[in-house]
Amino acid sequence: MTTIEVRGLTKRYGSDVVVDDLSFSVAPGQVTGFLGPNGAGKSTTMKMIIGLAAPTHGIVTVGGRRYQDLPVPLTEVGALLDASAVHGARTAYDHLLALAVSNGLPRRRVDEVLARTGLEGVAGKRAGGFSLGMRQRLGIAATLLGDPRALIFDEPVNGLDPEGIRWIRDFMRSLAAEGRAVLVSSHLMSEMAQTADHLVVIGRGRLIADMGMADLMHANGDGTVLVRTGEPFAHHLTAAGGTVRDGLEGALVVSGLSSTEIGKLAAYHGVPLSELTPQRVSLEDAFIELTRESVEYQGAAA
Ligand SMILES: Nc1ncnc2c1ncn2[C@@H]1O[C@H](COP(=O)(O)OP(=O)(O)OP(=O)(O)O)[C@@H](O)[C@H]1O
Repeated sequence: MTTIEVRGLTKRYGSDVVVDDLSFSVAPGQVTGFLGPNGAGKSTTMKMIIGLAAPTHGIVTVGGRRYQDLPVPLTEVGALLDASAVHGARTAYDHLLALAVSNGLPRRRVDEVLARTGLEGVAGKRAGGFSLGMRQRLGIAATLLGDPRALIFDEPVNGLDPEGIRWIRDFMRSLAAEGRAVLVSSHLMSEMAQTADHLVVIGRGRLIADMGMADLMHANGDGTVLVRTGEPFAHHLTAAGGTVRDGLEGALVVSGLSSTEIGKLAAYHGVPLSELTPQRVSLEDAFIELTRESVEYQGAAA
């Protein structure tokens, strides 16, 4: 069962179409990375999912219902869009208690989410004095108050140190492992590589890719092998079912055969190899390739 459904979503600001006929699903039990260059429309889409912006066209449902039709929204979907939106003079405990009470949630949830996010020790401290990492934890604690099945985080690791980034990544994964649907936005593919199971990539408000992480790697050239030899070898590779194209400096770029198969083939024909390297496309390269057009368009328009 899909938890968040986005169908034909469009948002116009004046004559600007910032989200353009976007459709995708966020499934339970996995982290869906929501990627796009700056200004692609990620935050606007997230705002529409939780009813903070009204779609010009299209529909978003959470657990089959529109946000405005959810009796207690916090129990269906938790969202962290801006971690700085905390009353600085309040303690972490009071901030969460105010949210719990105004949403009709039991007070015990406050202690539970403080424990879950490792904030018990600072519950009585004013949030205004928190580091960015602590503030993110507090924001995440708030999203969990209603124990929702769906969670949305907008650029949660922005500005964090490596330890903070690691903590957030592990936390996202643990939420998905509990069967929740987790949507996390970022403009950096490398951040998603270790977190997301599935990717939704947008550019200029439009869907560019909607696929599993492994499929994305594959679609962008993962699985080729770089081969170097001074001897004629391409015909043997082709005869064995491989596809060969010329790489840089006389190298052969082979697809359709594994490096093990190529090594055995070379040994069989007595062809000495000076290089045999499986190629892994970096996710960052794949992302830049996918979004190139939308970034160029923005550059030209600016
Ligand atoms: N309230 C608004 N009024 C007019 N334009 C807006 C409004 N909110 C966003 N935009 C524009 O919509 C476009 C998409 O913005 P959005 O913040 O959704 O992108 P994003 O993918 O989240 O980017 P970033 O990673 O930079 O936050 C931008 O060009 C932005 O200037």
